[in-house]
Amino acid sequence: MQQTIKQGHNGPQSEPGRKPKPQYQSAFNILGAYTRPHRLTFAMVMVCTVIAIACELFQPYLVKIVIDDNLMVGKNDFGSLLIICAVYFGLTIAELLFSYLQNNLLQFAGQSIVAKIRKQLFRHITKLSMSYFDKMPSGSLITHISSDTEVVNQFLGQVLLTLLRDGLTLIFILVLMFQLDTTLGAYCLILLPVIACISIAFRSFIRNTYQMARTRLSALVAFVAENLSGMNLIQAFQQQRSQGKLFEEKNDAYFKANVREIRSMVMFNRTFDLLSNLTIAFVTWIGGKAVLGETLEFGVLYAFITYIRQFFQPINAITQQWNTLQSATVAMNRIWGVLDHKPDIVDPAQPLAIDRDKVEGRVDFNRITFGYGNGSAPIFQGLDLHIGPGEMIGVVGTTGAGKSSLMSLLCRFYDVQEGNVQIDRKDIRDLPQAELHRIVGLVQQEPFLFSGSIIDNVRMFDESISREAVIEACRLVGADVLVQRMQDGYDTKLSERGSGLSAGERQLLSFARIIVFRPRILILDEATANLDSQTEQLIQEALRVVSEGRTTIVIAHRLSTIMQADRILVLRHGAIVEEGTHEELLLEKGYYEELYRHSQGEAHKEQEKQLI
Ligand SMILES: Nc1ncnc2c1ncn2[C@@H]1O[C@H](COP(=O)(O)OP(=O)(O)OP(=O)(O)O)[C@@H](O)[C@H]1O
Repeated sequence: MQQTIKQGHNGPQSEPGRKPKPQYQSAFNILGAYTRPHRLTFAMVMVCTVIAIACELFQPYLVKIVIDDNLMVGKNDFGSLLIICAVYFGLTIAELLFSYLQNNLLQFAGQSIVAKIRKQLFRHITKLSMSYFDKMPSGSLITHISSDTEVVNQFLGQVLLTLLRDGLTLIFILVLMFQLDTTLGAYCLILLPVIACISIAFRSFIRNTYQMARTRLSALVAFVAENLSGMNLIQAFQQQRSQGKLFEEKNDAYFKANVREIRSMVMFNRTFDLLSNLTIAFVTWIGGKAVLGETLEFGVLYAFITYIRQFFQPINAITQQWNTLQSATVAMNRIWGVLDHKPDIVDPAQPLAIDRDKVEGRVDFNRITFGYGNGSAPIFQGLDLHIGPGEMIGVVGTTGAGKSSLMSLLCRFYDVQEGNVQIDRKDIRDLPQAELHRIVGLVQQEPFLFSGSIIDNVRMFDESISREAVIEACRLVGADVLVQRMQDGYDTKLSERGSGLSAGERQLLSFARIIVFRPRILILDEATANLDSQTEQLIQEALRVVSEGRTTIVIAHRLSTIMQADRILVLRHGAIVEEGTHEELLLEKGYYEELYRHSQGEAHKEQEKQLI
């Protein structure tokens, strides 16, 4: 479905800070594409709505018949009176039934559409390239999946129903009024411009108060989220009181905006009530005179007054749904803005076949040029690096030298602008991404754990990996001791991001994960930075086992992790400035030797501290 809708150049934007404008046409086009498969359901909703409205509006007409044809003419025809009462009752039941059907059908179609949008959105986001996430704050994406889809849900469940039911009710009432009495009908028509003026005046006022309340709520939520994630800092720096004060300010602002919004809504509703009562008084005066002058039947006047009451209710309802209509338009365009974004990194039309079990693990960076493309200078310019199968490479360098970026290129999180990256002499852009990510395994400094059991976290919810394989991997990296201490062992449920574990413990589990997946090329990006020396020794041992027969690239600030590497590269400003074994580099007396001397000094200081 995605391909069927075209977005204009000034299409939806979701950048923060820009006040989104409703673009009705594109929003309705998008929604139209989603509703098309539910055509039949919507047609049935329409039929049910028409029947329900007809049943409702025919009731005052029946009372008019009773008054004019029976009561006023003094007929003692109890039989026809009973029939009319039975029809009235039947209409009430039919109205109930068809309203129920209409509601259920519409809700079902609406919920199915929103569930589909949510699913598509989540799937699409997981396929987007890293460059997209660099630009898009995750908070915005969460809003798209939760709040924006919820607003669309409200639109389909409430707004659409109101527009359909109340819009049709209005038309039917006008027809009935004119059918009953043209003069009184014409008088009521004069009211329409007055109603329109009041609605327009209030609409913009209500919209502003609504927007203000939503903006202040977002600010409040963002503030709470920020405080929750930085709670340790707030407590460490004793910022509870000042943060509490800031929260109070935001809370107070939201409270005021809410009160303002409610006040304007009440004001609007009461104005409408007033107008409705004034109209009834006016019609009673005009109609009453006509009844007394015997130019109008009493039943007609009764029906008229009932219809006037029913006339204001739909106008009120439609005006009240106006805000949701606008929010839904903005939300739909924003959702489409995400769905319309094509990933930068895509699989080739005809990917090269590769047998991952037969991969030797040769890696070549061939004269690559790469920059993040946001106007900044390229990080690598014509960099050449060749790594043999099974080689263990250590990478050191200054902060910002490009170590992690180089590894991101090997994982194809980004594509190079010039040159190419090859695995076993095959350009990684020609390989299917799913295969590439099974060939190249990455362990980062901040390992990520999902909510779920330890078993599932290690095997990444891949049920084809046996429980035994997971336990074996944990034993290999020494994580079994940690797991055994836990209440439910390997079935212990980890909380969000594994927050119940220390950084070192989380790292051990991510090591077990990499062992389970057995990638042919292994990248450790500062993976041992958070470990104490005892755990690091465990990891060193695990690393020795796991790197056997595998190409391993270890980025490290701690030189102890890479001293045994076959080759160490020193990266500076995106270029390899030194290269060799630990001993060779020490003899060179360059940056590496300086780094080594420094680390030795740190180690001595550490030892002295421990002695004191
Ligand atoms: N996603 C990104 N978008 C834009 N620029 C980036 C991005 N990631 C890194 N950079 C920039 O690219 C350069 C290299 O960063 P990189 O993270 O590769 O360095 P590094 O050698 O791994 O540093 P460190 O040792 O501090 O982790 C830096 O100037 C950094 O600011």
